[in-house]
Amino acid sequence: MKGKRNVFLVGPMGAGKTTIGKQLAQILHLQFVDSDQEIEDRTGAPIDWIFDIEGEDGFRKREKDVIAELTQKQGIVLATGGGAITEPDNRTYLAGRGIVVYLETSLEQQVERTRKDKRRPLLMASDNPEATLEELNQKRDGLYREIADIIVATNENSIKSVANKIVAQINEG
Ligand SMILES: Nc1ncnc2c1ncn2[C@@H]1O[C@H](COP(=O)(O)OP(=O)(O)OP(=O)(O)O)[C@@H](O)[C@H]1O
Ligand SMILES: O=C(O)C1=C[C@@H](O)[C@@H](O)[C@H](O)C1
Ligand SMILES: [Mg+2]
Repeated sequence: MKGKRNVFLVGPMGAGKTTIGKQLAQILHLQFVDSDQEIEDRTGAPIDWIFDIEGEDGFRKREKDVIAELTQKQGIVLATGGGAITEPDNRTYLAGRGIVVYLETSLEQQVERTRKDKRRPLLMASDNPEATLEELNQKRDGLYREIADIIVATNENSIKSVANKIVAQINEG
């Protein structure tokens, strides 16, 4: 694994970081960690509550602490939150401490996959989730690419086949 022992999944909401990350960790016999889940566990509150009470800034501070700490682990598959890469320190840690995989997805799939979930207050607050997702993609696509070692499209593929594709690309590298 290129001398690196961690795999970090980045990409937008609904790309499948959490779902594919769990599968990938099983295949690679690594521990699975999800930064959104970790933030909720540490705070003792769901993400929409954190956004309501502390605002997005409060959430990003918590996310920064969690990414700084989790990326110091060895042997993990980490599913990051869709906006984790907006913080420069997070990008530095992710790029420097593991293999970064960017999961790319069409806007249509993102809309479909994010329809029912409370972990995405940025979409819940929007009366046009598609436009919000597109706007975020425009701002963030370059940041995902900036730190990606591997880019994998998830559109047409099952969760298992995306995970297998990632493993193949890691082994090639
Ligand atoms: N390749 C795929 N094929 C079909 N469904 C998928 C695929 N990947 C993910 N999904 C489904 O899409 C939904 C969203 O996926 P997931 O929660 O893993 O996205 P995420 O990238 O972790 O998003 P977030 O950034 O909001 O945490 C889930 O219901 C999941 O089962
Ligand atoms: O794209 C984003 O900014 C977010 C994605 C989710 O994973 C969560 O981290 C949260 O809802 C914010
Ligand atoms: Mg997720």
